[in-house]
Amino acid sequence: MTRIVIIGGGPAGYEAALVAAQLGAQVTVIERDGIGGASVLTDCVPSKTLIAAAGAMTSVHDSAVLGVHGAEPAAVGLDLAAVNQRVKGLAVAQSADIHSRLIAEGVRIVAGQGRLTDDVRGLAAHRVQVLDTDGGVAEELEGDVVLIATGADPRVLPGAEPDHERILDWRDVYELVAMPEHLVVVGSGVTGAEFASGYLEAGVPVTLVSSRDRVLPGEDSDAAEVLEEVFQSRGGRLERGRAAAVRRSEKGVVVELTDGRAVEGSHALMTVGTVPNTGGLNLENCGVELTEAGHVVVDRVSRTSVPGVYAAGDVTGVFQLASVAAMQGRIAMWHALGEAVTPIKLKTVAANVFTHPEIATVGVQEQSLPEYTDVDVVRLPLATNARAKMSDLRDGFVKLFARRSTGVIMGGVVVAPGASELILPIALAVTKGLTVADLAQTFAIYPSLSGSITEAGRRLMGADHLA
Ligand SMILES: Cc1cc2nc3c(=O)[nH]c(=O)nc-3n(C[C@H](O)[C@H](O)[C@H](O)COP(=O)(O)OP(=O)(O)OC[C@H]3O[C@@H](n4cnc5c(N)ncnc54)[C@H](O)[C@@H]3O)c2cc1C
Ligand SMILES: NC(=O)c1ccc[n+]([C@@H]2O[C@H](COP(=O)([O-])OP(=O)(O)OC[C@H]3O[C@@H](n4cnc5c(N)ncnc54)[C@H](O)[C@@H]3O)[C@@H](O)[C@H]2O)c1
Repeated sequence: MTRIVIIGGGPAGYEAALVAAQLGAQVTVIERDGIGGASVLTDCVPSKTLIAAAGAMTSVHDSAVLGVHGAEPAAVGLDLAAVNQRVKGLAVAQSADIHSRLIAEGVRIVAGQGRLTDDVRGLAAHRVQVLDTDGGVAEELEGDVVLIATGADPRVLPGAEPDHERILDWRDVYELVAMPEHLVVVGSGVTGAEFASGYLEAGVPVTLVSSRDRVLPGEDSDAAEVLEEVFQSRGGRLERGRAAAVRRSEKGVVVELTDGRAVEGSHALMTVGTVPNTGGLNLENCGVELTEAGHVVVDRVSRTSVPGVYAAGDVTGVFQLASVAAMQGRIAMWHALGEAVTPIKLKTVAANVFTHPEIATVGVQEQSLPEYTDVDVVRLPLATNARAKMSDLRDGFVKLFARRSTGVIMGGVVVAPGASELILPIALAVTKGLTVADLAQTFAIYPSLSGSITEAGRRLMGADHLA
């Protein structure tokens, strides 16, 4: 029986464990905090639960225009302590569900800190130590295959170290029992944009410090523009600048910018990126190649530079999404256990930014358009969609990229409330190589927001350059 040792029990680790157990391997997962990983316990699941509560506030506020009375902002509020209690309870419950599923599938779970301890390179089996909380060796394991799935932690900006009371990272916010009087979010990547949007929806005055020309530098620029407009129209403040340091003041915090300006608030939330959890794993001594930033170098079937050692998820820095982590983990096990496997296809990954409105993307995006010579683009504003009008949705659009010569759909963007659900037909089209005609000839419900997606397909049919 093949012995698999997995270090880290997040989506990369637990999904790999499920596949390996299904294929009859003997599987051990070493996890230091809790099964489900940061994804379930502190990052993805908690933030989306908080955002769901904040989004409900927006729905209530925005209902006035539909004729609903009694929804004035002053009359509606969030009980943050109750929301955070719910967030933490839900995360723990989700972790317990995954834990039970692993046990039911015959996976052994060991609590502790794992580290690779191969003292000779090139052996067929690898050695892994489990350290207890005091750093003592609690157990030594041998695995024919080892999967490194240790995730990533918040990056700490020197001079802005979280004190976990007023200067926070995103894992601290669920301990807040009262709404911040004024939250300064530092960093406008996906994490910063989501928290800034979420707390603003929850009724907190928010300033977002963005070191780039626009928020969400990695996303579609039209989408980022819509987000900035909506954020500011709802009272959010955007401050262009780079944080040099954050310090406590009498009233709260001061964020000092590199150009000498300062932004004051009651709390600062640091969202300046992540660092991979490779420290203490002894990887380099065992011959596992790391990038300069500390990520484990992997190929498209999750192999590292050491035969029999695989890596998956945020620790690889490939595409920091729970869905990608899980797929990398499964692929590693299929490959290691001799199943037919398709290398990961990053161009088919769908991603969503859970702001208001949401931004969902898949496939080729505007940044990579210069690489292609024959791409047609259509952008349909939601404002003209009948269903959007009924709900008074004015901000957002559907964008489609298709190959001019063949009509094959290469990518898309949806900016709308619920974009995370709406992107699926475009993701399916990109994955399966469907054409704009396929999309155009699909019946969409009338009236529906998805009608704008099939309409975008029809618009691009008109651009048939072979006709
Ligand atoms: C605020 C936030 C929101 C996010 N929202 C989304 C979202 O909505 N959708 C999405 O797809 N992605 C989201 N992500 C990204 C997503 O959380 C990550 O891509 C995902 O968690 C990666 O999974 P992983 O298994 O690689 O790592 P993790 O989930 O980080 O799990 C790794 C686990 O390994 C453990 N570990 C580390 N070192 C050791 C060791 N030496 N021994 C034993 N255990 C160890 C850690 O304790 C952790 O439990 C979000 C990220 C952040 C920061
Ligand atoms: N919905 C989701 O799927 C979701 C949600 C959150 C995070 N994630 C993923 O997690 C990963 C990490 O995202 P992230 O947003 O935490 O990190 P990031 O690295 O993507 O963004 C950090 C931002 O902080 C800025 N920054 C750095 N130093 C700064 C300073 N001194 N002052 C001001 N700004 C500064 C950077 O320019 C950057 O824009 C990403 O891959 C992201 O896609 C996904």
